[in-house]
Amino acid sequence: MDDLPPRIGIDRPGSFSRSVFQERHPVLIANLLDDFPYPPRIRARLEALLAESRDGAVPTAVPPGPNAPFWEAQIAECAGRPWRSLPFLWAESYFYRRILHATEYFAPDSPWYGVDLFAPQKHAQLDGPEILSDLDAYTALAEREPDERRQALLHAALWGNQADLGFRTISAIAGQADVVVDDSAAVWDLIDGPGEGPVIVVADNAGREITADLALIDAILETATVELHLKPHPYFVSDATGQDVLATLAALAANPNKPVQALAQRLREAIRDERLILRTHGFYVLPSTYRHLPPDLADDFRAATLVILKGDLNYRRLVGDREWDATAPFGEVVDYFPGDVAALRTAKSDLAVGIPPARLTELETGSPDWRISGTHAMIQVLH
Ligand SMILES: O=P(O)(O)OC[C@@]1(O)O[C@H](CO)[C@@H](O)[C@@H]1O
Repeated sequence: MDDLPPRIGIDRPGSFSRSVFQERHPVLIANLLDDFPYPPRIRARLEALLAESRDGAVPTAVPPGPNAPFWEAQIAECAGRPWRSLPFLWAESYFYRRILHATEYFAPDSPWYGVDLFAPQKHAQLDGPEILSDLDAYTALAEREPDERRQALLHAALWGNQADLGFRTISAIAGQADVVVDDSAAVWDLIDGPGEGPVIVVADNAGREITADLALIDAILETATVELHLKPHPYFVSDATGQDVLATLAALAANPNKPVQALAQRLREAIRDERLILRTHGFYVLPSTYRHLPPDLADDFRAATLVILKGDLNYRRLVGDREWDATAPFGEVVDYFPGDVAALRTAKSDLAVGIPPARLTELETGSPDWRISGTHAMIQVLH
């Protein structure tokens, strides 16, 4: 597909994307100021960043850190532009890069160097009652037939995507309404098919989501090897890093349920034997879409049995954060992808494709906020 619709921006009053900057980010910054005893210089930078991102322009300084050439080129293009004229995806990714700069995450001489600024929020979820009840439900799954069990694990990983702490800064999610498109059968056909490469799971959030993802991965490991792709540093509040996976494995091992302890044990062994490989890539923290994959990642995706992309942000990067007609066929929109790909996401932004027209009419009339409420989910597959 060559003719792409316009990019989603953050300039339209009343739009969801604008509300992220005007309503969600002030809460996000307030949470950070609450969670950490930051000294005045860091507090001042965070407050200035918030004001700049709401009403100001992009400065010429390139925020330090990895992917430097990418950001140098991008800033050369965008410096001086008002934030409100930027594409949504770019502006958010840049905002998180600037937060890391403001909190000295990349400054080797600072005592704040490498401190995960979102760790208190992630740990609160990992230690919370919801994961314990998820793991009780996992334990009960042992009684089910194998096919029913793994389908339940796929859906748990899908709905696990509701557990996005960026989203939860100002919205509580009211239940699980509907899986709007459910290509689960195609997911299992590909996993069980003749493909010899690994199944690549591109993770999204820590906490409840990565817990459910790890349970799904354990089921996939029965027939395939798996690569779990993680963020190289904190991003979009709760995105999972290697540290988060280790913390999750420790929480699983400490759970009172024996099947959960056994799950932790199997996963640890799989990591040791490299049947489960943990990986990361600088691309995962950039505003570029999957249309512009770096060649090494494109090669890995091409060789994979299936690439499972988790979450809303990965969906935005896969489809392109643009004003798509929601009935545009998923397969046509993402036909550029180098391999077989499945997107598992709860809808938390304006974007959607691949919705049958009659279903779309029903959704727009019956649940007008279905695109952003997190109550509607989709499993869409290109193969
Ligand atoms: O990728 P995730 O965790 O499912 O969602 C990320 C997200 O919360 O971030 C954006 C707003 O900050 C939204 O587009 C989206 O809902």
